[in-house]
Amino acid sequence: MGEKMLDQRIVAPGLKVEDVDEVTLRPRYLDEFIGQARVRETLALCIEAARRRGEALDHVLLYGPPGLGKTTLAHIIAREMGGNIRVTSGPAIERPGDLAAILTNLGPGDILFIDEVHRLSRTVEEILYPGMEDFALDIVIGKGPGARSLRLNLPRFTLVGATTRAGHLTSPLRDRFGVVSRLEFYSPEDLLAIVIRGAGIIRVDIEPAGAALIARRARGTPRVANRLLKRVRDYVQVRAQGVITADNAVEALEFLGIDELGLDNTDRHLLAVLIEKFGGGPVGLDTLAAATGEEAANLEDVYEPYLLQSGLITRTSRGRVATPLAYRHMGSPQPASAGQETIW
Ligand SMILES: Nc1ncnc2c1ncn2[C@@H]1O[C@H](COP(=O)(O)OP(=O)(O)OP(=O)(O)O)[C@@H](O)[C@H]1O
Repeated sequence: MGEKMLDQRIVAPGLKVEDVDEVTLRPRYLDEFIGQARVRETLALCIEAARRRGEALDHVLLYGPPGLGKTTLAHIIAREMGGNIRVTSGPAIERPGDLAAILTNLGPGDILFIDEVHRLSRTVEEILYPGMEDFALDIVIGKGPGARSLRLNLPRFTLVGATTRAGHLTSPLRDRFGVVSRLEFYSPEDLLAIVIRGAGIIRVDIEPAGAALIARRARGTPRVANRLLKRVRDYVQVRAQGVITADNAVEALEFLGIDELGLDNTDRHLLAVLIEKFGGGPVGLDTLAAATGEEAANLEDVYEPYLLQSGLITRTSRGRVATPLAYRHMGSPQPASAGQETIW
């Protein structure tokens, strides 16, 4: 059920079928990439240094919530370094042989992008360690007493790993990344620039106030900003004169069920359950998941980061708690004791 609901949500930060054309919206070079100043500066410096030395870039780990630009950055790194990119993901590499085939097909300076890198199996990870460290692949030939180990040299490549869950990475893997960068939610100003840029690419007329409105409701996430822009464009093309203004953007977003904080019905349902069923919490993740019919992992990875970021809930040692802002937003009166942790 969780997956299905997730897929239907306009504000889901993960990739959806309707995002097929997002490739055209992807910034291609580092200086087209908006926001994430620290990540950009770090990468620019490392790329420049590696280029001057004529070497492959150090392995890069990008982590943070979905839809913030990890895949985009991996492609940018490849373009800036002048290498090819090979894209795969942790769950797609099932056996050590799958990874061996990928590694032996890389050329010097190529980028290997592994999304959801925390989902690599241990046996696959073990092949990756010498690959990352010594650019070598250890292969065992034969079985039993006659087995021999053979070491193949690999070209110097750069692994770019992406994960939404840095805490789930094993420490030997994490330690082998030279550059570790965390992507943050985007500010409304950065999202405004992203919406205006996107509107130019998809050729839609937008007034600055209309763009600012979409940016404010985009949950700090470029993928959501682009998606809202396209949905608002559709609405405005059919119901208005084709130009996005603040007024028709509000109308369109309300039509889509997205409120002024960027919350949709699922978020509001979650807050309502937390407030009405559990007195504002604290309530454990699993209990909340059962009460809302969502999977605990979805709550934690997909819904919660933005609710936490916008100050609607907090996480305490005893569970999730609705904040006064959540009560105000939901129009519920806050009981004096609500959401407070009992101190024993
Ligand atoms: N800094 C940015 N400037 C402009 N557009 C951006 C930026 N970052 C991301 N985008 C847009 O958001 C879309 C989603 O980004 P991307 O696919 O790189 O996210 P991601 O973090 O890899 O997500 P996931 O982990 O879910 O794949 C991109 O296609 C691009 O259009």
